Amino acid sequence: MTNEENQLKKRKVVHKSDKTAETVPDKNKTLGSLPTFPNQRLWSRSVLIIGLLLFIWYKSSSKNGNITLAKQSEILANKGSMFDCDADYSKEVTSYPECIPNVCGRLVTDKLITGTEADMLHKIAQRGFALGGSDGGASIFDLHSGALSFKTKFVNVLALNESKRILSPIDVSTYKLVMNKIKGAVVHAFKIDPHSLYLTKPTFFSKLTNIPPVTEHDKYWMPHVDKETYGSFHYTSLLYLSDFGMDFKGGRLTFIDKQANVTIEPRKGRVAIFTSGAENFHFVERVSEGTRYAITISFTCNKFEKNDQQILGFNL
Ligand SMILES: O=C(O)CCC(=O)C(=O)O
Ligand SMILES: [Fe+2]
Repeated sequence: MTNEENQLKKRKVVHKSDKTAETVPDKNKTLGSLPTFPNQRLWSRSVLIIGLLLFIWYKSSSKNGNITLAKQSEILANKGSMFDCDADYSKEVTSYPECIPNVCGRLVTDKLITGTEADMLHKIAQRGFALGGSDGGASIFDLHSGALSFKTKFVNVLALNESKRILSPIDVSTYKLVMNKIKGAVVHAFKIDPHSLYLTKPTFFSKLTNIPPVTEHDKYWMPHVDKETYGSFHYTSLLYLSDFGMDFKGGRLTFIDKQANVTIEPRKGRVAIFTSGAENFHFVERVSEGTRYAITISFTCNKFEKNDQQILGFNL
């Protein structure tokens, strides 16, 4: 090997070891230069975009998602949530200081009404609906006013002779007991004075099926705020008289919240209680099979909106 060739070889070796020093991190240093890999920029951008897409998907799916507050198969003592009242609702209830909820909300209990009480009310409803019923999928029967859906209209059940067979004295006491128990639960849940709360109208049985609507009254699945729909309501309660998934399909009560829909599956004897303002915007899912029975029991803080203390001629 000539001198010149030797020099060239040495230079190559020095050059090679320099390059190695550049790419292999020095283990004696705490942080070397970051490792690189082919198409690094493409990969890191892809990871960023996928992450962003996953975040957007998570946000949108949790917004349109459904939370089940009460499953039909569960037996719940007092499950619910409390949140701020809608501003209009808060403003209105300021006229009734003893009746202002400490906070708005909704809750479900399966421990308040017994199976026997629910069965008795269910039978009252069936005897009433047997005398009429809507041509569409939603019928109502109000024991206080006597209003009963009849084809495309309403009749007063008291005008029918058979109305005498709807209630027995024991039915009347059961109805009164159930109303008082539910009123007590409202008072307790929202920490209000019982003397400032009154049963209001309409308080009515409902019978829902999948028969297509004939009049506007049959469209029970329309989202609504009870305070706006019924005027006098400050607190709404529902007592379910039949079972979701067994007696009927569909028909879940759904609250439309900002983050997700919150659903209650009806269960015989289950009571749902909620403040009637826009904080509890809700609808009933369309029934797809079977017949759903419930009673809407409503309370007001306004003593001038009290319901009648009589049901089909019996004193409560
Ligand atoms: O039956 C239900 O679950 C709810 C009924 C309802 O929204 C109402 O009566 O205003
Ligand atoms: Fe409602």
